[in-house]
Amino acid sequence: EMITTDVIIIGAGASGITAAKTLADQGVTDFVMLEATDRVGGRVRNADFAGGKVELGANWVEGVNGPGPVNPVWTLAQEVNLRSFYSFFDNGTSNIYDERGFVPIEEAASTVEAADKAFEFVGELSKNLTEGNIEDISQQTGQRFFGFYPKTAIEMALDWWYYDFTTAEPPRASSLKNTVPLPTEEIFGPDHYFVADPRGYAVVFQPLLKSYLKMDGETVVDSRLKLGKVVNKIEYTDTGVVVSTADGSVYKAKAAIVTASIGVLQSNLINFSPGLPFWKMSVIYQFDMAVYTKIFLSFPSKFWPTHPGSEFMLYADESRGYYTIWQSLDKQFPDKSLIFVTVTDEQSKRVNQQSFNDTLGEVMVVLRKMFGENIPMADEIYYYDWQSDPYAKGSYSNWPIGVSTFEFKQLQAPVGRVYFCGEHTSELYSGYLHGALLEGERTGNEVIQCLKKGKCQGDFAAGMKPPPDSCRAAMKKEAEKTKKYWSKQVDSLRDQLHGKCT
Ligand SMILES: Cc1cc2nc3c(=O)[nH]c(=O)nc-3n(C[C@H](O)[C@H](O)[C@H](O)COP(=O)(O)OP(=O)(O)OC[C@H]3O[C@@H](n4cnc5c(N)ncnc54)[C@H](O)[C@@H]3O)c2cc1C
Repeated sequence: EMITTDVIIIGAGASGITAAKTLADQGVTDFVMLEATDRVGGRVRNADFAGGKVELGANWVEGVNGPGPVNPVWTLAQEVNLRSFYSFFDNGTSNIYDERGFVPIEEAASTVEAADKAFEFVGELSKNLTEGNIEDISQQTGQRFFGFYPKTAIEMALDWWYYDFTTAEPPRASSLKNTVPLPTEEIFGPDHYFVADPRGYAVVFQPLLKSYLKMDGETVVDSRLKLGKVVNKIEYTDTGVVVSTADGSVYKAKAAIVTASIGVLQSNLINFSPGLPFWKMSVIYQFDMAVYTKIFLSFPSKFWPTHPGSEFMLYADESRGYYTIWQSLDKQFPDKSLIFVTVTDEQSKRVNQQSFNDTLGEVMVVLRKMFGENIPMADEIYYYDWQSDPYAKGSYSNWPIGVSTFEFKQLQAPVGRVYFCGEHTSELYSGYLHGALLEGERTGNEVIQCLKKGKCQGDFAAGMKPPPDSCRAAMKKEAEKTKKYWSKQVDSLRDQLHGKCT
């Protein structure tokens, strides 16, 4: 039996939820949402831990309190009265530990100052690159322009804190222009709020879901949302799609919106027929799916500092990224003794492959170095392996060096009547929950344009046209001029930040 509808939305995470809402708001109500798992929310998901609930995926509302537009996640958070806590990230660099224990602030001060200045420099450098229309470089290349070569354990910990803690990949892998300064902070504001709500962070989706789906209390009872439907085949043409699921169901529609993560698209879970064109697959393979893991620990009592400003603690190890960032959950869970440590990339993949017990052994060794031999043993440990989750295949995307803005447009672009969106297609906010929400809206509107006005290839077709030859010569001349201007700017900026400028 083939079910016919107008639009098929694949995935009921943040972007699927807003894509469907955008369609419904504009009168396209004949759609189905096919979700592989038995719940909505995707990478916003919590778990029981030590008698409370911890967030395994998205944890912060990122980018709050700016003078300009309000982060849409923050708006939803206010609407549902989400329980969240301001994160004092700035204090992290005052709480550095190494194998000898606490490193006195004076001892680390000059290293912290140099890392701060290098970070400030790469931010300015990135703006120069963008303004001058100069090609992208990696974060690490930017650091080298400043002369920042992290070698010592403390330098490496700071390097990890400034870069990997956000992008979940090392500076040598990440695009500078698209990650620093962070558009999320520049546009929505510098503040970040850590969510610890017994209802789960996913409660922010409730107002959206309620606006267009039939609900029984907090549960969706609308037959358009189909859970447990793993899409494994998408056949498409320029006029429609046929989507099949692993349980043998088949759906036919005028368009499909695929919100599966870039990690899922890189895997062969979904078979496209005909195969996606080279330009599309090439950028899908080139973009990065990073791995970020929070390792939660519960203790019989607290042995870490609990005074204000001690929430974030940096552990500097000889091995870069080895259990670097520790965060206590004293404010969030005052009656418990909970702490967690974050690992990314190779360290993340490593812990995902070993047992909880092996990881516990390693983190206890680190904690004993930080706080002394007499600390109690943890009585619970938990972390989630996002990389092995077949419907996530990693934590969130990171814009790698080597993907141009044009290629990024290819990542967003539809192929036939298949539209793509998710956090990974957000040009300004890739990786983030608000990026996913906004992309669902953008793509929903693109599909509306197609269904109602017959404009089915979005903005991309226009972007594909090469500039005329006359224009190219002028562009080249302009680029030479800006390159010269830019190299002078970099020299003076570097001098200023090194304090050499009179
Ligand atoms: C560990 C971690 C920490 C994070 N921290 C933050 C944070 O603090 N702040 C922040 O803003 N963001 C954070 N994020 C990122 C944020 O969670 C994501 O950007 C956002 O949730 C992605 O939404 P999405 O709709 O693009 O994708 P998803 O949430 O992945 O939704 C896609 C949906 O598609 C489904 N699906 C996949 N394949 C198929 C298939 N073949 N058939 C049917 N359904 C399918 C999936 O099950 C999923 O429900 C974090 C993510 C992780 C994992």
